[in-house]
Amino acid sequence: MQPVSLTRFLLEEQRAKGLINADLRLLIEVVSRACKSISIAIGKGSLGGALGSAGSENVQGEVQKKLDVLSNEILLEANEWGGHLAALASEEMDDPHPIPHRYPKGEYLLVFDPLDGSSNIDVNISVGTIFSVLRCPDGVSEPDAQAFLQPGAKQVAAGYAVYGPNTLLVLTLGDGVHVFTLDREMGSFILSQQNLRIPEETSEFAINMSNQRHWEAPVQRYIGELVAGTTGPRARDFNMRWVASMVADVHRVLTRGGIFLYPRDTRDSSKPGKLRLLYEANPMSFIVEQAGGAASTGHQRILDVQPAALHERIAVILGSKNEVERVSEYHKTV
Ligand SMILES: O=P(O)(O)OC[C@H]1O[C@](O)(COP(=O)(O)O)[C@@H](O)[C@@H]1O
Ligand SMILES: [Mg+2]
Ligand SMILES: [Mg+2]
Repeated sequence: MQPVSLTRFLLEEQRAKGLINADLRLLIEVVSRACKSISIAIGKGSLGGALGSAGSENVQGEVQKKLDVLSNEILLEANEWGGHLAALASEEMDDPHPIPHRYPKGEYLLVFDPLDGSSNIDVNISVGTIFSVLRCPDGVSEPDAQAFLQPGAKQVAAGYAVYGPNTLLVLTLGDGVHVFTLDREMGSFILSQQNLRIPEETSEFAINMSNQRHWEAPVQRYIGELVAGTTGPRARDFNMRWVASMVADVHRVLTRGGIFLYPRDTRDSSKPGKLRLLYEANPMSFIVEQAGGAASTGHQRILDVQPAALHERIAVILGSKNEVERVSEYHKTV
């Protein structure tokens, strides 16, 4: 069978299924090309001179790596001139970036985490890019942060790239989850898995155990039961993995089942979780739901949360449905 490139896949989604319009197709193409460039920059490692700290901080007070800044610039430049956007926003920029005037005005808003898991970059562990596409609200000609404050259920597309042993692009247009592998020789993303489904049964969990003393009671109970293994109420052993790159951890969960938690904890009441709602939690939750899983804060479906700020943080519990439902139940009872 002929390999199906991302370009051909998107054309079919547009022409045969009528699922997307030409603008959204081109927008996804532009983002995928930017991910290819980021993959090349990462692949060069120290030879490209892009490892290490950039010596600056982002709006959230996090030290930026050179590759955080470079990945942001790559996405910005690609979309500024090639995209079909009204504005874009990023983890690495305080405010949204309007797209220079063109007529007609772009229909979409793009929000991204240009380099996810960047603490792993200097130790050669998988990192990624996460993105989410929203519609620009009607009547808004110059979108500011307010235009981006839409619940995740309104996303029209979301995806992530994992820069690991392979570079993968995982995409949803609201009609299942599809995986594309970068053919490095050809320079194109090739469809490698259609309609990815999260396995329902799981014996793996992902959480940063070093935060255990800060967790709230429902998460203490849930993880405690998993760790108790055959001697506990679950009566079987569970395994734990934590890459500390959300893309890599969530990709593993999507592929072989499991649950990923970055829960709210008791350290700092101004930070209800570590991960960002608009460009980490929402796109990943959309993908996970489209693959048959679930995503919750513990109290609420993530995709129903009304954002209050562009860089808002939130608790994230996502993965195999039964496990996420169990943790949510514990939030009602503990
Ligand atoms: O170091 P910790 O606390 O385990 O946090 C790991 C989490 O932080 C993140 O690295 C945050 O993402 P950024 O690198 O984009 O800031 C996630 O990818 C990951 O799940
Ligand atoms: Mg991130
Ligand atoms: Mg990042």
